[in-house]
Amino acid sequence: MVEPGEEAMRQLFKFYRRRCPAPDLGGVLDLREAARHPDTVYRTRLEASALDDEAQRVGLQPASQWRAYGLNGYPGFIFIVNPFLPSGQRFWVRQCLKLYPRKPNVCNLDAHDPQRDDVWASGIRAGKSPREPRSLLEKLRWVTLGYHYNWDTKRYSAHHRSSLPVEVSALAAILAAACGFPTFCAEAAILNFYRADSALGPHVDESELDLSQPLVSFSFGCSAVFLLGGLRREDPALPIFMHSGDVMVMSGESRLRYHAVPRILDSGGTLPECLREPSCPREAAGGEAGGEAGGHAEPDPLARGDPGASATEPDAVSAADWEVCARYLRESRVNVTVRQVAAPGEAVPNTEPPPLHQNAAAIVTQQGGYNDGDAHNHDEEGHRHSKEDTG
Ligand SMILES: O=C(O)CCC(=O)C(=O)O
Ligand SMILES: [Fe+2]
Repeated sequence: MVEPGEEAMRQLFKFYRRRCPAPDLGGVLDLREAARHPDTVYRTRLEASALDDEAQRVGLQPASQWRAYGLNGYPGFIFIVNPFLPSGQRFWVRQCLKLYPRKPNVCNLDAHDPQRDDVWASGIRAGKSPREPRSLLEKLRWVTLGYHYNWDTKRYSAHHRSSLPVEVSALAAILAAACGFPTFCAEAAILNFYRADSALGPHVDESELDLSQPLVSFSFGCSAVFLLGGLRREDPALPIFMHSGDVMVMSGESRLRYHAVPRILDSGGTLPECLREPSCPREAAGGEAGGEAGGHAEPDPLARGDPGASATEPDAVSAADWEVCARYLRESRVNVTVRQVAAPGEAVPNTEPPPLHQNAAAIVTQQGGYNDGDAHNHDEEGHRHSKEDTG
């Protein structure tokens, strides 16, 4: 029921966000059961077979095996049902939790503690005593890579940029190329770290200068309800499950659609087997493994750009690293949304980011989206993060 004055998207957001009583998820589209929705969903062909070798290097199954879908009435929206290898999912989770929060990348913890320690080293609390403060890793809400998105100005600046990890660029390029964007050049990424109570409010991603290139988004961990809205805030939205490993590409007419993540689901029913185990036993198929006991501390040949290195190497993720990741994922979801900021030859303006103390105003209410001051609603209240937000 849409109350007068309240948009359909916001109504649906509240419905799926509700705790008591928990919402009925029967109306959420599950693209793993696409065949049950012939009116809504169609299978789409990808331009993928040439990418098989490269795909495996970044933790993907051979591209010829991916299942991709489009949605009737949503041109430019492409959903790829988890194309990752099990070891690939573990690799990406470890990258997101251990490596990407490191400086010079920017995260929500920076404003409060510019000297912040290694977020990864803070670990996960053993117990859940409310008296024990949350660790940095538990307070992590977002990380920016490449051109660092400025949450206040909602712009990217040529002056505020660090290098994008090569494996992020490679993965996004493969996914984009498969979806018909062979020239996609990853230049920025926002990583969203959702805990069980987190949400991301309705917003449009329109800060990029070149909107002809897609958003390439992938997620790991607990499943989520994703709302795919229209071009206007008041348009109705389609609720879709996003499970671990699922990829969304928003392009063309769908590039500027409103979207939101009102709910993270309980890991009980939603965390895939390959992300559950406390260590990474050798996988049955393909002879891969995520790590052996006593794995080395910094095994990042792929991140270093070593030729021939692969995310699916047996020791890509050590058992010790995986233990932290698996504990984190029990009540978390990690999303990575990769963006091309500017067209080739187009200059990103040199606007210095404002001093951090000006950012306090960015914590606002649930009303709104990227374009009116809200957007990355991410905490228990559904509020948007600002640079100063420790979650
Ligand atoms: O978490 C998601 O699936 C969506 C993230 C998103 O919309 C964004 O980062 O702009
Ligand atoms: Fe978004």
